[in-house]
Amino acid sequence: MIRLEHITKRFGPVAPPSVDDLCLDMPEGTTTALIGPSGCGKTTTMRMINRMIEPTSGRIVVAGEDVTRIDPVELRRRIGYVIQQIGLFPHMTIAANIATVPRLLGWAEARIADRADELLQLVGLEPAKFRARYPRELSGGQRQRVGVARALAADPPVMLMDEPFGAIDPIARGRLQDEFKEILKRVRKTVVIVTHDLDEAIKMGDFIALLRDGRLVQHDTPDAILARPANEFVEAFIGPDRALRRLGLLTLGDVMAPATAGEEGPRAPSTTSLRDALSLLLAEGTASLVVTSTEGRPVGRASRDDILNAHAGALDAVRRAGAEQTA
Ligand SMILES: Nc1ncnc2c1ncn2[C@@H]1O[C@H](COP(=O)(O)OP(=O)(O)OP(=O)(O)O)[C@@H](O)[C@H]1O
Repeated sequence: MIRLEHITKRFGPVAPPSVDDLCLDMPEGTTTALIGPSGCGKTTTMRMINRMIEPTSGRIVVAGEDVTRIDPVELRRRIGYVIQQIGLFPHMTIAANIATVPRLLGWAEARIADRADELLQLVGLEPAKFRARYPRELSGGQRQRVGVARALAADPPVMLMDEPFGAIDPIARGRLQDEFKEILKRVRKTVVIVTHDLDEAIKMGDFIALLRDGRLVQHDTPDAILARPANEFVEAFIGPDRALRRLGLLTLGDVMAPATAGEEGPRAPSTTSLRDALSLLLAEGTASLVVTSTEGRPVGRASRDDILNAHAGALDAVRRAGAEQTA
């Protein structure tokens, strides 16, 4: 668990606080997305967790320990860090890049090599093909995968990710987000992700912390933020298409009917969000989709009506929450 206790950061004696009396609990094994307008203090907040920035006042506790009591170098070995321009070492192979921290920790060479291969596999890069390559021989998306592998190398309990998918084109970004979510399910880390992309926060976050001018405006699950924005600022921030965004939280697996023999038509995996499924139906001009397992086996069928019914349900929930709020 990561706990921020009344954290304030001023960058100068007379500067206004960039982070202002922030209290935030991030439970173990969950992902929290820090979001808010440019300059609201997201990155500063994240960097105080691994002491790249020291708070002016307040306390940060990671796994029960006050971080100021831990040597910063030691602390950063326990906290994986992924940034947009991942800064792989250009003169080192992919395997050597991933091995940076294990090497610092003095692991045996055989163990380091095994770990690099295991992580390459985990992030979807064939070890035999990639371990001996150099960063310049990889695409942006592949480099980002290596960045994630490197951050996971010494199996740190905490991962900080600052706009990790920001530099990647939208299609590859969606895929990487999905894959990273799957990886997180398997490795169980406490993750803090900074993003300015609300859809990314909704998709990746178990919780969203929305900041404004260094202050916490709302801290809740994505669904609760969409259904019950705390005030007009949150409402404006999430925009008019709340119901459509809530649709992004449901997947084809949630609404599909069982498959019958000989299913035909466009296919989409059961993990596809209803929002993406709806746009696929519109693009294909068909009334239903064959839902498949991740291995591509047909497991069900979902019609436009199934999706629209779920959309009506989401709209209804948004309306009811709005009525409760004004009541
Ligand atoms: N080293 C610094 N010196 C002075 N001011 C700083 C420094 N770093 C950040 N700030 C200020 O602190 C505030 C918060 O910055 P921060 O980078 O945390 O915002 P952010 O929410 O991550 O923004 P963005 O989405 O644009 O990256 C901003 O007003 C910024 O100008």
